[in-house]
Amino acid sequence: MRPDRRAGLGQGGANRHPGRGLVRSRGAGGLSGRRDLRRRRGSRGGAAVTAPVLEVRDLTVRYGHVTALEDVSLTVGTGEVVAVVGPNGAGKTTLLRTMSGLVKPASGGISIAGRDVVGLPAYRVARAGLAHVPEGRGTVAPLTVEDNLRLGALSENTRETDRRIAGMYEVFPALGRLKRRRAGLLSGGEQQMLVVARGLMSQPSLLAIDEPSMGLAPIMVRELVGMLRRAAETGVGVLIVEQNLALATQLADRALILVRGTVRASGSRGELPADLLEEFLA
Ligand SMILES: Nc1ncnc2c1ncn2[C@@H]1O[C@H](COP(=O)(O)OP(=O)(O)OP(=O)(O)O)[C@@H](O)[C@H]1O
Repeated sequence: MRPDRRAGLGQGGANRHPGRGLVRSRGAGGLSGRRDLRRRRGSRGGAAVTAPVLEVRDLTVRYGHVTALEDVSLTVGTGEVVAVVGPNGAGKTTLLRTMSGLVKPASGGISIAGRDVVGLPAYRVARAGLAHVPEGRGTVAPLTVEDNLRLGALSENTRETDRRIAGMYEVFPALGRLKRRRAGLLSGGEQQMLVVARGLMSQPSLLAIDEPSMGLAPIMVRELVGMLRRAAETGVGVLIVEQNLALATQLADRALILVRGTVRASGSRGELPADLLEEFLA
């Protein structure tokens, strides 16, 4: 286990499955962030180097006198899944809300797809390449599955949106079968799949999800692992914040343990044995 911050450089899962799934169905519109990343890939000692899709540097966030995050640093690479694990009040939601531009940090930096986003309003952070799926899912209940997906496209171009929807049905065939069903009638797991797909509709560089396993039965948690892996295989970086250790360690390439606003440990599945994680979360 590596002690503390600068949790890896996110090269491990970079671009392992180019050309698969969504990538195949992409039109001219929304891939610019990722194309830029590929252009920036260079050579360091002969190995391919990919710029991270997320870089958080020494981030400190305060709510009045409460310090919610202190000097937190992390990276997520292209196609990599990183989990931030921590008990209640650790600062997990604050991290996502700060990345999204909903909370202003006291200090530190956040780059998405190489662009500094601190100080930008949430809609511009979304355009820079972040899709934030907040806790509680938030589908639009009276709309069909397909119309919920349409909302996520952030695009006026109907043909392009239709292409992306078709790509989603390739990656998540269950959504294709449910496309005319109202979102409010879906099960918890189906809704979770819908919000993940809706996040991907904007063709983000990074999908950030708050507590994706909340309220899901164990069998649906297993489904969720597969679903988020498929999302990563499309080339998107995935950041999840979780209290569910089993999910975090199964799913993520790397996990960070956040306790009272600071990163206590980080590492890959093998480097973070469950009993040690339990100790941090006790
Ligand atoms: N708007 C706010 N004003 C004041 N304090 C806040 C605010 N939001 C969060 N906090 C405090 O900041 C700390 C981090 O909260 P945060 O919600 O980010 O933690 P969390 O890890 O997401 O917790 P949980 O798993 O319970 O959702 C907590 O001490 C919390 O009480």
